[in-house]
Amino acid sequence: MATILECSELTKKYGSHRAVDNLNLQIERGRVYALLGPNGSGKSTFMKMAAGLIHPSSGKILFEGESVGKNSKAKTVYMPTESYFYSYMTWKDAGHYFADFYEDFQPQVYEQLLSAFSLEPKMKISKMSSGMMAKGKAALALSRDASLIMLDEPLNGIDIIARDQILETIQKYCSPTKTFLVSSHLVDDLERMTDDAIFMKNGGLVMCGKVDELTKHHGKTMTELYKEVYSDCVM
Ligand SMILES: Nc1ncnc2c1ncn2[C@@H]1O[C@H](COP(=O)(O)OP(=O)(O)OP(=O)(O)O)[C@@H](O)[C@H]1O
Repeated sequence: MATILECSELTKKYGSHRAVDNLNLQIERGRVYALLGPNGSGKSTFMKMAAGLIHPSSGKILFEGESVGKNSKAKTVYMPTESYFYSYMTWKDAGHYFADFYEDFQPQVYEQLLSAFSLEPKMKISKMSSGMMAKGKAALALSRDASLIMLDEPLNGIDIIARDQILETIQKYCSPTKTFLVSSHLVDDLERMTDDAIFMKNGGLVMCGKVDELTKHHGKTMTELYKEVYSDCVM
């Protein structure tokens, strides 16, 4: 198994606060990872460093053995929790925007995903409900033929049917050359479709491993493990 992302003693400080604190982690190619942790545990900060959007304060983060930078950015998707569209944009405009920016953007896949998620290309994004917005953002992210696809809270605020559609789409696009890193608080949903789980707390790593091995070893479901690991956290 080849390592796609590796970090050692990775730290990101905001002032004196350590958002990511001495993180040592290896992410293998071709697997689907659940990135778990309560609010403020450092999940987004970690993904933003992997995407090259912010720089570590100390430590290393390597993509395919090289420092995160121009090369890795071209092969990495980071879908943020925030909206990043201009107010005039329709879903069609957003597709053109992505096509201009990313060589690996696949317009046909985007069209198929919009249709599967019941979104019309001519719909104005600023008028979308939060669930429609989540589906459109996922359609854009999943239309890139990238090696590392990081989805930050893709399941938040959407109904069960849309949730299943997004999870099924991730499963459909899984391949030995693609790695998914999906952050969520919805452990139940992720347990069904992820190979590995990373538990973060206070910017550090609490536990990580293959989902089937962790559940077998501890004799607990992922939800039970989650509750145990974060029993002292306010959620
Ligand atoms: N730009 C910033 N400036 C200052 N502090 C920040 C900044 N971004 C994140 N933090 C702090 O870093 C810590 C980790 O935040 P982060 O967003 O990475 O957590 P998270 O696990 O993604 O949380 P959530 O599940 O709520 O999205 C938090 O304490 C947060 O307040």
